[in-house]
Amino acid sequence: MSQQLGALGPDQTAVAPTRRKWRVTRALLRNPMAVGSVVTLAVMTLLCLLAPLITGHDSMYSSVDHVNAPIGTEGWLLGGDAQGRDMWSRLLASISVSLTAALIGTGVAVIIGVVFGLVAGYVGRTIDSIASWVFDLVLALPSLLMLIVLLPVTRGSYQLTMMLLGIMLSPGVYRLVRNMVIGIRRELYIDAAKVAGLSTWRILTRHVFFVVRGPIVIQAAFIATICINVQAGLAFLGVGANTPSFGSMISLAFTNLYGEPIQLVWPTLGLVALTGALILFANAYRDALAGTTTAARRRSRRALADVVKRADEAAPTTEKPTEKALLTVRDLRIAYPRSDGSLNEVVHEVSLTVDSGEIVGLVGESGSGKTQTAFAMLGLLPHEAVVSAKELSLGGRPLLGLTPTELRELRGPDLAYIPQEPMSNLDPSFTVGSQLVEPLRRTMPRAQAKQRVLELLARVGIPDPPRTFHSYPHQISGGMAQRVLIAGAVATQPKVLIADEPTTALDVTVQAEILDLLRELQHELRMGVLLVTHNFGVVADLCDRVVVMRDGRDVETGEVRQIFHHPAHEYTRSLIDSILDEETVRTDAPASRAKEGVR
Ligand SMILES: Nc1ncnc2c1ncn2[C@@H]1O[C@H](COP(=O)(O)OP(=O)(O)OP(=O)(O)O)[C@@H](O)[C@H]1O
Repeated sequence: MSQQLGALGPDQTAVAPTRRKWRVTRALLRNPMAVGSVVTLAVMTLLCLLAPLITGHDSMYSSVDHVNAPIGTEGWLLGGDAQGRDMWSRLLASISVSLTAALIGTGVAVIIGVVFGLVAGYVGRTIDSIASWVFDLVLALPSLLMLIVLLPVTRGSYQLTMMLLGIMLSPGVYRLVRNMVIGIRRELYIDAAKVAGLSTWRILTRHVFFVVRGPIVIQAAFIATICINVQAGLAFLGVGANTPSFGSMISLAFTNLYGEPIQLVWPTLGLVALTGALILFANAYRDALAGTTTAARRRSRRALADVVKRADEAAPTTEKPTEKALLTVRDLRIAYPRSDGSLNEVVHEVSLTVDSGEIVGLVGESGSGKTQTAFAMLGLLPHEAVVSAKELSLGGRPLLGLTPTELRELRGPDLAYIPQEPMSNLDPSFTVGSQLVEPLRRTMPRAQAKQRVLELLARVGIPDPPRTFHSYPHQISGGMAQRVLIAGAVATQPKVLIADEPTTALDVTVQAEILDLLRELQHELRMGVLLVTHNFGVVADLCDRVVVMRDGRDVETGEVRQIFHHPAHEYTRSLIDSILDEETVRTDAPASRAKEGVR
């Protein structure tokens, strides 16, 4: 039986822009909430456009004979209000006013917020300071009070009022866009676009706006509901009394509440349907952007349960976990939900063991599933990952289904990790020393923890431990950062150490030193080590056993020596062949000379 089905959440898989656009549209079409809200909005808009044809009277026309006329009176579909006006035509006119109010208010807020947010976030410096100061000032103004105070200026025109409201709501859009732009302006693809000679305008509109447009749509839908409600609220208070509006309809219905309570129902229904549709659409759009909906999540869970059940039935296992295996993985599967609820399995039935005191290499080309497998053991997979295994245990203790607290207790004393990118795994806001002392504080006093960290820094070959202790990550080199992380990983003398390509980000000489250090520490502490790498040379240098992965499967497992001499799988052979033979002397001419030769 599988031990656990992982939790599901938004799928953040990166996909090409066009495919992503269609994925969002498809996800919207499959979501009843999105379809329902769009249909509601479309029907309301259509009714407004057809109002002159489907209503018998102008919304302002009043007939004494039709004061409080009952529903179904000929030519007065919903009857008459307390002033003898056609409720049906007033309802449609109110929808039209609300939609116009939403369009004006949202349009102004979005245009101002997006333009200034893009420019301030991208250009930064003085423009950012001035714009942020102005928008903070606008944000501090009490919007509703300002709209009432400015009535002499707007003269009750709801269009002008909504323009002012749009200005007052623009800081929300500005902040959203600015913060997102600041987050992406240092991305490498933005630098690449600059180097490719794209103008700032083109970068902003093509690359930056593309990323922020989704959240803007969601924010715009919420702003539209605010505009509709504010317009109705002001009309309820009597502002712009000549304009048909949900607010004025509700206000009049209140005066007639006991005589004709039904008159309150129509505008309330209209207001709720309009704002409800906008909010539901925003939620559905957010789900579609995130790539999954509740229904899709349910479908994914069912799909995985089926897959696991079929696998269990088809191949009842007779394999028993090795007695002495410290870390055991049996038939590990990892999948991610697609937006339609089906599962994309990226790791298929991978099995491996790591014994105490041995180094096992997990080798394979990029994308073969090595990191996913390692992260499953560490409990570091994203929460949308769907994980199952016949066994995933450390020292006999199951690793799947642990609570965050149980996982925290396990990491450190039992299981430690050395990441691929040393620099991005150190927090730039804290000194190296404080980051290393913190985990040790659980088991020893601060002074002792500091002493231990200084010893560890010396042990991993840091030349001046006190100085490095007080340095910030940007003040040390990549090689030193990796030594620091190794010191942190072995500080608690873990039983198993998982090292994910620990030398990839380092230059060749430092790589060799780090591998030597790992070998020494493993020997000293008798740890089991799982070394994730794409380099068979590293495996040959360091490992006792190796598991070869390809396309999410373990294609070959065995002793390193055995596999080097007799690789059973073609893929393993090609990986071994790809090790650079240092004895090989180059015989072809360098490209520059070859060019000369051509001339
Ligand atoms: N959050 C995710 N959602 C969907 N698929 C994912 C996710 N994370 C990883 N994958 C997929 O899982 C597969 C295995 O990725 P993994 O990072 O384990 O490969 P790897 O062998 O470690 O490669 P590398 O050496 O480049 O790090 C890839 O195809 C990747 O696209």
